[in-house]
Amino acid sequence: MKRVLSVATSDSGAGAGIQADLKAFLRCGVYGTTAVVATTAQNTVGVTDIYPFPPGVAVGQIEAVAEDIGVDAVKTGMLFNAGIISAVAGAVRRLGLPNLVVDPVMVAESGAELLEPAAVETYKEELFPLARVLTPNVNEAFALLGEPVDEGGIEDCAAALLELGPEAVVVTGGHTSAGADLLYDGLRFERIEGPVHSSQNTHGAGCTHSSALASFLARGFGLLEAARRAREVASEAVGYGLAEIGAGAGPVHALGGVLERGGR
Ligand SMILES: Nc1ncnc2c1ncn2[C@@H]1O[C@H](COP(=O)(O)OP(=O)(O)OP(=O)(O)O)[C@@H](O)[C@H]1O
Ligand SMILES: Cc1ncc(COP(=O)(O)O)c(N)n1
Repeated sequence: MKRVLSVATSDSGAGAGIQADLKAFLRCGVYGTTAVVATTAQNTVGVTDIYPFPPGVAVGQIEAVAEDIGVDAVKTGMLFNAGIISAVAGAVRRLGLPNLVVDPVMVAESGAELLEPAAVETYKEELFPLARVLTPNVNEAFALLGEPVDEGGIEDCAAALLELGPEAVVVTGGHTSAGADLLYDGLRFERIEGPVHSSQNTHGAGCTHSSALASFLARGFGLLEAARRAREVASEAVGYGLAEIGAGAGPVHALGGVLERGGR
């Protein structure tokens, strides 16, 4: 059983964040562990409060997991501020944790800001250079570079993000007209296509994708195959998205397809 650590924030509505990550880990056949760096009071409609923990809280959890259980891959999600990002980067470096997938969560599906603006520089200087893969959505990709969103410029944007130090970039395409993800590893661009669902129930799609990607890297798949499988898992979770949960964008359902195929 491979072991994948999520370093991220709790979503009380359990559609995104740590809770979505654990569901994705189960879906992808790995043992999931968690380092909770902050907690949100959140539902499908919005985020009413964010409570960041002191950075040392993240480090203690990462060390506890690494020392006993072990880590085959790490995924980071909402890290909220510069102090937490810096502490997480320090722990990943010091413990030599492999297969780091950085999902630079900035804004919630519901519109709430999930990253303090001053923290963008810390991401670039300290965490991106350690990443095996960086997984922004298109809005995050352009925001990180301080450029206006331009669908025609996604390849250039991925190339510019690679310059910030990750080994590869996957710009997720949930918010684009074609719905394809774009993988760039410095050598070639690969469009990762697949079904596009008209569902509005996408809360947690990005968290599910980055957790699935980390899981498939932990299981030993090459980057392209892992990225293809991650899109399949995220896309299926969107397809089974739960309209009946909450009044806003419903949560994705990572296990929907598995349960249906199992006849339940
Ligand atoms: N409507 C959809 N149909 C199929 N796949 C989708 C759809 N929306 C998102 N995906 C897939 O889900 C993954 C996450 O993509 P997206 O670009 O939406 O990330 P995100 O904006 O960070 O997600 P979110 O903010 O909803 O958590 C990608 O692999 C993307 O292709
Ligand atoms: C704790 C937490 N982490 C991540 C997200 C992003 O997910 P989404 O963009 O689907 O709202 C979120 N809303 N909350």
